Amino acid sequence: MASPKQLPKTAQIRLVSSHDEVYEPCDDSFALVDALLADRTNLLEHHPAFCMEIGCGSGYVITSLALILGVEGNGVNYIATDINPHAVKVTHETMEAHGVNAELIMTDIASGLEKRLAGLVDVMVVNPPYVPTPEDEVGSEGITSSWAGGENGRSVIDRILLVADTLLSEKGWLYMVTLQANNPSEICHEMRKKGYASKIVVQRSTEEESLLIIKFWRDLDIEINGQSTSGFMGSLLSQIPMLSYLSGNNSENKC
Ligand SMILES: C[S@@+](CC[C@H](N)C(=O)[O-])C[C@H]1O[C@@H](n2cnc3c(N)ncnc32)[C@H](O)[C@@H]1O
Repeated sequence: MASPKQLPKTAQIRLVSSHDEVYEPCDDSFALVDALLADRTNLLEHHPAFCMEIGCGSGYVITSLALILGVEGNGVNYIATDINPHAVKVTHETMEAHGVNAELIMTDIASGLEKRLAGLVDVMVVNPPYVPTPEDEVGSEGITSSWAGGENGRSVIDRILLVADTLLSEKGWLYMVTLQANNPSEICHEMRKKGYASKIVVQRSTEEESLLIIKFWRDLDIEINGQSTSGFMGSLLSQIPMLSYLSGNNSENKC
């Protein structure tokens, strides 16, 4: 595992192949990796066993995550999916070039994996198709499916959030790119109803869009259906500084 003093060389990621129909890393991909770098100390202390990317594109983000966590000998399992078969191939080549082993699957979100991965994913990263478009562009063939997000850009996002709730482990973290147009506060509100706290890790405005990278984690003190989920675990967490951060007591940048 990389020592916290050694900075991972995510800027040196080599994309050894490309394809006209595969999303090239862009401001949103860079903002997501910057969020992972900003949270690097917590990620290293988190010791994830399973990391997953939904919509891996070129593989830039999941390879960066692997470099942040330290590629060699840390026993982390990486899984990435994309609906675009060319993206799966390019991701395979990117990860292989950096010595990262991963299971790469062409599928819609995580279709066919829910049973096997339920409750196992400790870190999930997602840069979804978030651009508001006509609904019939969502999931269309080729590069359009990289950005076409349907009404308010939420069609794929909302489906991913449902799947994330199934796949994330008890200590699971989700980092997701959103746009102001996606109504991120409503997303956080919906996730809160499922028991997740959230915070904005990176906020960035480009000429074209206003991006937010939001981190979600299960908050044992949040009431779901009027019932607190904390009990014994909640009182235990409040006594441990690192875990009480996870329990949502850190109100900085709350979404
Ligand atoms: C904005 S691109 C992000 C690519 C890459 N993660 C990055 O940040 O550079 C969105 C990716 O999600 C994939 N995608 C779109 N809809 C999907 C779905 N329903 N299931 C899985 N992947 C999907 C696209 O093919 C594309 O590769």
